[in-house]
Amino acid sequence: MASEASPAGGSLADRVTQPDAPKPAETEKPGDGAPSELRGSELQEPDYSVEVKLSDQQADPNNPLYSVTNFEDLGLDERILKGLSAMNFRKPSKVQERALPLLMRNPPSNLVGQSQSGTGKTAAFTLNILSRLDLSSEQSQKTPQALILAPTRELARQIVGVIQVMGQFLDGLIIGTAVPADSATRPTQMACSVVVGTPGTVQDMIKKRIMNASQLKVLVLDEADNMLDQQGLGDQCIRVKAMLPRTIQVVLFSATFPTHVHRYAGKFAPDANEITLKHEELTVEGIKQLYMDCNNDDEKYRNLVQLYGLLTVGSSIIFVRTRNSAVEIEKRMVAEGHTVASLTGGIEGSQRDAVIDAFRSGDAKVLITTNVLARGIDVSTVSLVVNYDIPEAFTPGSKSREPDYQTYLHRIGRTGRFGRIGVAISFVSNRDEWDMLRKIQEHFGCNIDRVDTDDWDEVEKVIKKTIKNPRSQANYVQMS
Ligand SMILES: Nc1ncnc2c1ncn2[C@@H]1O[C@H](COP(=O)(O)OP(=O)(O)OP(=O)(O)O)[C@@H](O)[C@H]1O
Repeated sequence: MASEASPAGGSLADRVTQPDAPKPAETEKPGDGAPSELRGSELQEPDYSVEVKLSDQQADPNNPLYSVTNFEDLGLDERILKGLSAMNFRKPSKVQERALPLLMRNPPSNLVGQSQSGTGKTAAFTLNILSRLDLSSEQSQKTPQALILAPTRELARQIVGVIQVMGQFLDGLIIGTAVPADSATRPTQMACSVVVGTPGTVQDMIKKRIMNASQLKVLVLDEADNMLDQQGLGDQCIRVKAMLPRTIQVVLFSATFPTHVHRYAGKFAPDANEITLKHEELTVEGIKQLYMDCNNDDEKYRNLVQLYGLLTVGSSIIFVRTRNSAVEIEKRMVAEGHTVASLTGGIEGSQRDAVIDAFRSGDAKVLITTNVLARGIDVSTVSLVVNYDIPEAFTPGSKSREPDYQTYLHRIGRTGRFGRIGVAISFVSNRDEWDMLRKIQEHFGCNIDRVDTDDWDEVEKVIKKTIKNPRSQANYVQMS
């Protein structure tokens, strides 16, 4: 009964101190988590929800999508404004409004920009690039003037897609993609105005003179903290930068900049202007964070299968720790008659492209993946994210298991894009995982509420209350 089992009522902090204790009795009432003045037996929980339109969110100064200006006020070229209007972008978000004047100013200055997931960082750096391009001659159109580096091929391809649409009215704009390819499809010359790629491939192309770096004016690192922090990627980024003109404008964007990377970012982008957030400001209001108790690994799998009907309400992403478990879970679910796909770094590039394209189009609605897709991927129909395994930071020599705070935030940020609503569910199957989730909750100062798997009707109700079919209606932040 709804009044007896109110999974949304209790947050992780209430229980995490007793991870091995039996599951709490189902006695909580709706509103147990509410401020004391609002608790009371007479008080009825409203049985309806109010959806906040995007325009209202953009008019609320506390919302990351808020802005006072219009794109017209930002000094953008008419053809770029036409591109924005074709994309249905009516008003800038906060990060766009703050970053664009800093980025477009002359002489150009560097920028370290931070903003919550799904708040439009891609448009912020793309608009600056499009504004700075000289497309007046065939030669300039075919010589790279801006370079964007992203950690994965999926993200690089996605950014190419955004630039294509935003720049569709700029005659002579040519965009090149520099991601790993077999020799038959590898370009022999990057004859384009903008290059988007992964660091290793770009480094290789510049070294082999497939790409001319001499005329580059802007370098962007998307997911910059991840790029600079990861050993391989970080080295490649440094090597690429060393081959670029010294006067290049360096732009770093991410939703997260942990302190140690932030310090380093200052060296990579010297004298940069900065737009930063505190970690308590990082979670997105529209993402309802939940967790499920699972007694063991097998129960995790059974819970996932139980969830399947809900996973297909919109599109869903299930994050697991290893490539092997992604493949295992996919095989097991397919054998049981479910339609799921998987994408990991272990599969070949063209197959990865086919899987992500099917997911974007909605042909594949449930995607099992690793951290490879944790960052940047923007599919607005994703209404549910499952942390099948809690993301972990691997600290060599450390005995205790530590959460990977940044990855948690990026993973759950695959839903709730630009004011939409979504649900993120983390599976917890042992004490270590309880501890990690509690730390995540404390770190971000957010609530992660328990859903009770003893009552699947209730689980369904809780989740459906938040998500509706995003394909059939605009689904913006919901307040109940
Ligand atoms: N001004 C705008 N008006 C309407 N929609 C917008 C606007 N700016 C961006 N969007 C949309 O918001 C979504 C999220 O944008 P984007 O992918 O750039 O987010 P992000 O900040 O880079 O997120 P992440 O940190 O997860 O990479 C995209 O679908 C984009 O088209």
